[in-house]
Amino acid sequence: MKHFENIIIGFGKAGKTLAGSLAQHGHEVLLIEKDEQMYGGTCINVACLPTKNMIINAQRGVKYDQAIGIKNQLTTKLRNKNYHKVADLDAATVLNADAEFLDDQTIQVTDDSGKEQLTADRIFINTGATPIIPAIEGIHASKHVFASREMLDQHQLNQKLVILGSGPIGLEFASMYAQFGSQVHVLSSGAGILPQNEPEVAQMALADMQADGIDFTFGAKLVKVADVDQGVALTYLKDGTKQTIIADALLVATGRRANIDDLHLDRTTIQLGDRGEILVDDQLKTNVANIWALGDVNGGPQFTYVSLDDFRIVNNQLLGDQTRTLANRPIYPRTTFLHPALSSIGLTEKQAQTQGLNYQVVTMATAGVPKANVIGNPRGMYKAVIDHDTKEILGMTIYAEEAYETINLIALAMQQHVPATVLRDQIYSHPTMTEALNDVFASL
Ligand SMILES: Cc1cc2nc3c(=O)[nH]c(=O)nc-3n(C[C@H](O)[C@H](O)[C@H](O)COP(=O)(O)OP(=O)(O)OC[C@H]3O[C@@H](n4cnc5c(N)ncnc54)[C@H](O)[C@@H]3O)c2cc1C
Ligand SMILES: NC(=O)c1ccc[n+]([C@@H]2O[C@H](COP(=O)([O-])OP(=O)(O)OC[C@H]3O[C@@H](n4cnc5c(N)ncnc54)[C@H](O)[C@@H]3O)[C@@H](O)[C@H]2O)c1
Repeated sequence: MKHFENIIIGFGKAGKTLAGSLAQHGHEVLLIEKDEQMYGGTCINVACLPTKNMIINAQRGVKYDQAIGIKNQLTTKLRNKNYHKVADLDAATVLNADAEFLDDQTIQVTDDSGKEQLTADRIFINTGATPIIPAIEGIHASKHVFASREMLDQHQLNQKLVILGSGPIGLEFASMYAQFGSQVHVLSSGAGILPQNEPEVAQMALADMQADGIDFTFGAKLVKVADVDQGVALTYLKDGTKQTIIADALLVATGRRANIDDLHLDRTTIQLGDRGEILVDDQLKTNVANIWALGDVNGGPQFTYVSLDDFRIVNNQLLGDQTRTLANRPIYPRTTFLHPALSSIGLTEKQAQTQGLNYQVVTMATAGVPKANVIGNPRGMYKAVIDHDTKEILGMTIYAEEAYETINLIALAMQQHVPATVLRDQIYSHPTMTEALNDVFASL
């Protein structure tokens, strides 16, 4: 049985970054990835980067089939680069194999050459998440039902696309496909979109997507999927009435759960939560000594930058001063890449009110920002919740071009307790979207 100093299962953001760091510090690492097409993980191959590349190209008016080609070139380049970033390090080895546990200490890997048992001083699980496919009659039998990864492999544009779910995946794909020219209909069991954001801003984004031709049916329950000559027939219940729509394809975007499918954790004493996630403490240790879980698989917020921060916590434990934990993780934003993007951080007005805080609210229309007009997309608004006494930002929602950049400046200000009045008085280069902050905070 081969023994390693460190075994990492999964080539995700946390895993690959930890592999690089450990190997650069001279520690032996075996990184196991089951899918050669996933070297570098979900984000670069089938999620964040290909979708944002496709979204940008849709906004630029690039045709769908060309955009797919550009996306494939990008992911091939990134995958190769990511592979070599780990595999070329003297102390690191990348193994293309399926990993499973035989017990708390032993991992079995399976590849074309057979099976092998391995042990390690330390094991890190970074196996990501997998789509949740709801139990709906006919959903598994249909040839026209896809999750996001398979959808990104479709070489021809689906002219009529139904999307189940109105979370970030559902909305980003809806916005992107509508811009490529598809007729998009979103079916959601929810009551509206982006529930974690300021409701009037979410409402504005919804109205903009509807103006772009996207249909939404909320409170819908898909009950039957059946392939027909023209594509797929989707029968759903809305207010007790059954309706059927015919589409070329159904994208299922109803959430993602921890990917522990192949790991056989039932043979270990590793504890799971009720969503199937691997339970970890504040330092991302499982209940079994010397086994950690990082990224989506530990049930935390599903973002690449959170997986990267999981790496920081573990790296700091192993090679640093052991001060980093989940409890002192810096505040961070979230962005849904619509047209324009919608970014938010911290508290909404309602949350500040519920907490009994002494706050004030400032709002501004994006149309007042010169750069938004230069870009040609003045849709959107800014809303911030400010501590009345200290003028620190308690929360902010930005629905505007380049919101995903401006929100990072807000995150820094919040983390470092820089009052909004400082951002108000800052001299920004011009014309930029960040200079909007001069005006958003002008009334403070
Ligand atoms: C369509 C889409 C768009 C997204 N957009 C964004 C975005 O814009 N911004 C953002 O921050 N986040 C986004 N996310 C979320 C983000 O992709 C994930 O949070 C992130 O990739 C999780 O990374 P990870 O480190 O947990 O592992 P992953 O990158 O998921 O890596 C896990 C790896 O483990 C491998 N693996 C699994 N089981 C085994 C096994 N038994 N043996 C060996 N290998 C195994 C898998 O093949 C995979 O390569 C998006 C997600 C999706 C689906
Ligand atoms: N820009 C980004 O940062 C970005 C982009 C895409 C994905 N992601 C990450 O990926 C994760 C998964 O995204 P997601 O959109 O699949 O999940 P989600 O859990 O965020 O949203 C799921 C949506 O599906 C709806 N839904 C659930 N079951 C349903 C059913 N049976 N019928 C109809 N509607 C149903 C829910 O009401 C919700 O609107 C997110 O948590 C997010 O962190 C991030």
